[in-house]
Amino acid sequence: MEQFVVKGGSPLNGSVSIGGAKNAALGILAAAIMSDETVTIENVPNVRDTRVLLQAIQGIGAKVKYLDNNTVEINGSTINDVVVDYDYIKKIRASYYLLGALLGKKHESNVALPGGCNIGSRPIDQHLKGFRALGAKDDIDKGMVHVKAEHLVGAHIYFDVVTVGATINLMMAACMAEGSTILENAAKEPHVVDVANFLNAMGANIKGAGTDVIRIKGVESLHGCTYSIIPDQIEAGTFMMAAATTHGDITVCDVIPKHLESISAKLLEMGCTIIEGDDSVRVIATDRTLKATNVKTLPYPGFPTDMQPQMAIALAVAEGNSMVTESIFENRFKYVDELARMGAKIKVEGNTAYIEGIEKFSGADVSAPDLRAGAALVVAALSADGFSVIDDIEYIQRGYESFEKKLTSLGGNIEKVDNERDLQKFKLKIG
Ligand SMILES: CC(=O)N[C@H]1[C@@H](OP(=O)(O)OP(=O)(O)OC[C@H]2O[C@@H](n3ccc(=O)[nH]c3=O)[C@H](O)[C@@H]2O)O[C@H](CO)[C@@H](O)[C@@H]1O
Ligand SMILES: C=C(OP(=O)(O)O)C(=O)O
Repeated sequence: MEQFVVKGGSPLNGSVSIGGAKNAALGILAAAIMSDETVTIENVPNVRDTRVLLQAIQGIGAKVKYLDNNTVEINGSTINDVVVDYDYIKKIRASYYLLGALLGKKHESNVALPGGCNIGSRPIDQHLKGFRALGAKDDIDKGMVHVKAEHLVGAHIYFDVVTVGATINLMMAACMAEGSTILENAAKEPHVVDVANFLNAMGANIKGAGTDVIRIKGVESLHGCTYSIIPDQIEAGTFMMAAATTHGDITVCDVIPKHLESISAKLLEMGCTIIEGDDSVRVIATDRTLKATNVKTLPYPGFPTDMQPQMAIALAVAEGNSMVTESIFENRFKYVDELARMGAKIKVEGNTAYIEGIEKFSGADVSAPDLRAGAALVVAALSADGFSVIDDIEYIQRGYESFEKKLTSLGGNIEKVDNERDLQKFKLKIG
C-alpha cells in the first residue's frame, strides 16, 4: 500500500507547471469516441481517472494510442459494444460521460452506475431527465444504467440544479440529435466550455457554452481533429494554497489566470500578494501572518467546491476565525477529523465549518478521505512541524499527476513509499 511520508516546516518556493484539467479531459476523452475518424488529444493528464476511462473506451472496441507528451489518439470507428461494465469504471464519476457519448453515437448505452469521490449523494436524475427529453428511455438494473433511443430529437431542457456532468452529457448526446436543443440553467465551468470547444472542433454546432443557456444544432457526424486540453484550475489552485499554507512563494505556470480569479481573490483577502502574468499566477506569502476570511462554494464563477478542503487548510493556520460553507456537496468535510490530529481547531455544523486559526500544524499520521481532501492533507503536512504519513493516496492519484515530484521540486520534503523500511529510510535521511 502506497503512502506519502512528509517532513514539514519549510516554505515551498519556485515555479510549477500545471497539467491538463482532469475534469475537462474526462469529458473530452469520452466525447472523442463519437467520431469515426482519428482524434488527437494533447495535454491529457496522466492520472488514474483518465487511465481508467481510456481502458473502458478500449474495452468497448475503440482504438487508443498513447503518444509522448501527454498526447492520446482515439479512433471510435471500431466500437462494437455499448455495455461498459468494467470493474474500475464504477469507481470513477466520469463513467457517466459514456452514457451521453454512446447514446449520441449508437443510440444506446449501458454503463455501470458512476462512483467518484464519496462527497455526498451524487444523483444522475438531471442526466436522465435530459436524455428522456431527447427521446431516450432509461432504466437502472443491477447497478447498470441503460439508455436507449430509436431516434434522438432536439429538445428544450431546463436543469433543476446547475450540474457540470449533466450539462456535458447533454451537449454530447444533443449534438447528434435531429434539430435544435436548448440547455437552460447550464453549468459554466471552464471544463464545460472546453468540452464544447472540443465538440465544435469535431464539427458540432454548440453556441453559448460558458453562459447559462447553451444552444446546440444537431449534425450528421463528427470528424477528426487535434485538440489541446485547458490547464487544470484545481491543480493550479492547490499549489496556490500550498504557497499560502507553507508561507512560501510559488508561481503556477501554463495556466489561464481568469479561471483562478475566485481563488486569487480569497488569497488576496488573506494577505497574500498575487502577481498575474499572461499564463501564470504568482502567490507570495513569505514572512507574513495569514488573515482569516469566509468562503462559500458555488458553481463557476464562484469559489469551486473542489478547492474547499485546500482553502480550509490555509484558513486553519490563519489568524482569527473563518467560516467555510459548502453549498454543492453535503459530505465534503470528512477531512476535518484527520486535520484535528494535526492540531486544527475546526467545528462542523450543517454545511459550515467554523475554523479557529492556530499558529502551526503538527505532523501526524492521517488518511486521505477523498481526492481533494487528500491533496489538502498533504499540503497541511508540508507546513506542519515534524513528520506526517498520509495513507490512502490512491485517491490523490485519481487527479494529480506527479504530485510528490512537483512538490519536491518546490523544496517540499515528501516521498512516496510502499513499505515500512523505505518510510524509516526517508525519516533517517531527512532527520
Ligand atoms: C468528473 C467531474 O467533472 N467531476 C466534477 C463535477 O462533478 P458532478 O458532475 O458529479 O457534479 P455536478 O455539477 O453534477 O453536481 C452539482 C450538484 O448537482 C447535484 N446533481 C447533479 C446531477 C444530477 O443529476 N442531479 C443533482 O441533483 C449534485 O448532487 C450536486 O449537489 O462537478 C462538481 C461540481 O463542480 C465537481 O466537484 C466534480 O469534481
Ligand atoms: C470530486 C472530484 O472528482 P469526481 O467528480 O470525479 O469524484 C474532483 O475532481 O474533485
